Amino acid sequence: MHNTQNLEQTSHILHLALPKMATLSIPVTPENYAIWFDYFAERNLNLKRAIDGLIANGVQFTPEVNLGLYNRFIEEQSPEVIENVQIETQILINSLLNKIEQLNVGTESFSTNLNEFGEKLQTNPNTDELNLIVGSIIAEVDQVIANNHQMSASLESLSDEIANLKDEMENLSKVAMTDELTSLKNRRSYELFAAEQMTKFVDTQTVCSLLMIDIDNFKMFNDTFGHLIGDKVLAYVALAMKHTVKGDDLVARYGGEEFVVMLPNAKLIDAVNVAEKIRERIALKQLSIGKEKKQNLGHITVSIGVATIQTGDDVDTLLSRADEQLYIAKAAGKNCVKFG
Ligand SMILES: Nc1nc2c(ncn2[C@@H]2O[C@H](COP(=O)(O)OP(=O)(O)OP(=O)(O)O)[C@@H](O)[C@H]2O)c(=O)[nH]1
Repeated sequence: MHNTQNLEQTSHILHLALPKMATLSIPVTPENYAIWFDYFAERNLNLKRAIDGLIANGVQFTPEVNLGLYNRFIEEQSPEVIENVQIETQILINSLLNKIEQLNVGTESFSTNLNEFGEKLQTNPNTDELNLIVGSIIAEVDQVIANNHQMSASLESLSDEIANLKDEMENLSKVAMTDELTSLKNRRSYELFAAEQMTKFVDTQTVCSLLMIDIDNFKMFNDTFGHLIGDKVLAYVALAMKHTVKGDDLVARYGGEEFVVMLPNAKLIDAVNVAEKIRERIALKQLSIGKEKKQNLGHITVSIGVATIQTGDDVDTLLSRADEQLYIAKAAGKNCVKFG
């Protein structure tokens, strides 16, 4: 259970971490957020010492420095740390909503008091008593007006706070599901989506198919043109895949130069057709770089393995069948689609 102290602490940390990250120009990725959450939570003293040392020495928090901190101090705890932050933030929002409800409760005592005055009026009060009742009603009304001013100011600041927290949370969960380099969904997002499709298949026999896609000879490409151009090729392939599939389909970067495309409602034959379209589209274009596009990168090709869901499958078995087909495609000379 989370107690009030926990809520206040989380809110406090949240309001310390985000501005600090902004000041240091650190992007709010889940990994970076986990580092700075832990820093302000002071539950990892080694991490705190390391960061204080970096700040004292004027070291910039470059992506490499951030990654180093993450690998050294956080990795083992993630993604649980990130999930905890999200859960605790959600609890914080709920507690703020409760406060709003409590503010509304104030008006109840006003109506109770009015009812009491009404009852007194039925008892034929004399002038003095009448004066007292009218005086009391005026005082009550004044009090309600004062409370209302206070309440609307509190409500305004609370709703601002909730809106900010909501934005931060949405941003955090979006970032947690996105691959930074290609802007595709990331592996975690794919795994959640695939698990949903498995459940759908068990419940309603709705089929789905999976494409496992790997860029051919990417190492040679990287070695020849450098990693930065390699990154651009990843982005090009990502875009080509995205533009070939439909709205319900999920395209994700599985890792390195490997991608997955999950096609809900697609039988094997439909999935093979989509795979062929993707393969052709990527291979079609001759890529070039440089100011006048003088440096020719040639054609990029991909190999694709396709598998469709079967009874008894889980996320891993479906993936490993698609992976087997991908391996067969590579062995068959690359730039082709294999399925089974
Ligand atoms: N530029 C860039 N390269 C990456 C990234 N992730 C992985 N790589 C590179 O991708 C290459 C993958 O090489 P291999 O696994 O040997 O595969 P390959 O050269 O494509 O060979 P085949 O799959 O057999 O066609 C390695 O050189 C990795 O360094 C990335 O994010 N950016």
